[in-house]
Amino acid sequence: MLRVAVPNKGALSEAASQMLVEAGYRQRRSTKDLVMIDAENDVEFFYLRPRDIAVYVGEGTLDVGITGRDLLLDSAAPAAEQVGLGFGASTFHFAAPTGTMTDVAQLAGKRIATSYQVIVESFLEQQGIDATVVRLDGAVESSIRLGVADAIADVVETGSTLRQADLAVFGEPLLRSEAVLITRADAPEPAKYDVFKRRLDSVIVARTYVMMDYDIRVENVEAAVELTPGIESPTVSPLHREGWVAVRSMVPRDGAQRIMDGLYELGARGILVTDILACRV
Ligand SMILES: Nc1ncnc2c1ncn2[C@@H]1O[C@H](COP(=O)(O)OP(=O)(O)OP(=O)(O)O)[C@@H](O)[C@H]1O
Ligand SMILES: O=P(O)(O)OC[C@H]1O[C@H](OP(=O)(O)OP(=O)(O)O)[C@H](O)[C@@H]1O
Ligand SMILES: [Mg+2]
Repeated sequence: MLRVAVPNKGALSEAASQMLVEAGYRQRRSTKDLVMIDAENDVEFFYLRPRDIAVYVGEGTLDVGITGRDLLLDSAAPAAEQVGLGFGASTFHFAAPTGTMTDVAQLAGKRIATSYQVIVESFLEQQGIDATVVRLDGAVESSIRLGVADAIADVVETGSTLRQADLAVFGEPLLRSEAVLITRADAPEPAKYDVFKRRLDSVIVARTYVMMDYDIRVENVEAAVELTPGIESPTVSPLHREGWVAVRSMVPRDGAQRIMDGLYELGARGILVTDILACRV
């Protein structure tokens, strides 16, 4: 059985389970459940703190894990990112009381509170900045007001937590994170990993693309398929109406409206967009 680690709580938990459901796996019924066996698919799911997941996978006790890229890097565990999963996006920034700092060089000699000690210390070392890292478990935005730090380094998503604490980011982001699939570094691929990976890849494709259908005059097909090249190649089928064909192609969800405008200009009609429920490409 493939042994898979899934976040049990926090920002990644629900979206990770949702993705696994879309990939056809059974998920736990209660948020209290620690383990869930999907015997039909030969996979065992372990619900763990996302921060610990890279440790289990790095040790080889579990085969695969879903965690945050930032948590993977901060763990320094021998686990490797296989693919970004397209949810749980965040950036990791330095922040300080609004108007006080504009450059990371100003961190020299200062105290920086963070839950991501390894990431911050390795950044400071790289930049040759001598500062003290104060390791906290969470709510680091309060640390400056409470007098234990001069600046913080934390996950920023909407920025509303920072604003509430009268803090502002400065400098370039240290990293951009999202949920990632990880396996043990420098180890052979786990048995049955290929099917699991293919299923998650397919969910990513089904979420990123939509199916587009349209009718168009034969002489305009070449120009139209340039707008809708698809993943392999568009399907072009004859229509009962003389001189017209039907085209079916996968297009990126993000650009779908623009593509429809372009197709309409080319004379395409009956342009329809539908969600892809599941796929293998
Ligand atoms: N708004 C957000 N807040 C915190 N983490 C986020 C957010 N959006 C995405 N993430 C990602 O979630 C992961 C943090 O997981 P964690 O379990 O610590 O979440 P959490 O929401 O902070 O949970 P908790 O506060 O219960 O510890 C990181 O990879 C982080 O980049
Ligand atoms: O930019 P925002 O959308 O405001 O999100 C980022 C905030 O959310 C997280 O905190 P969380 O609620 O997980 O509390 P914690 O700091 O105690 O983990 C994170 O640590 C930031 O504080
Ligand atoms: Mg948190």
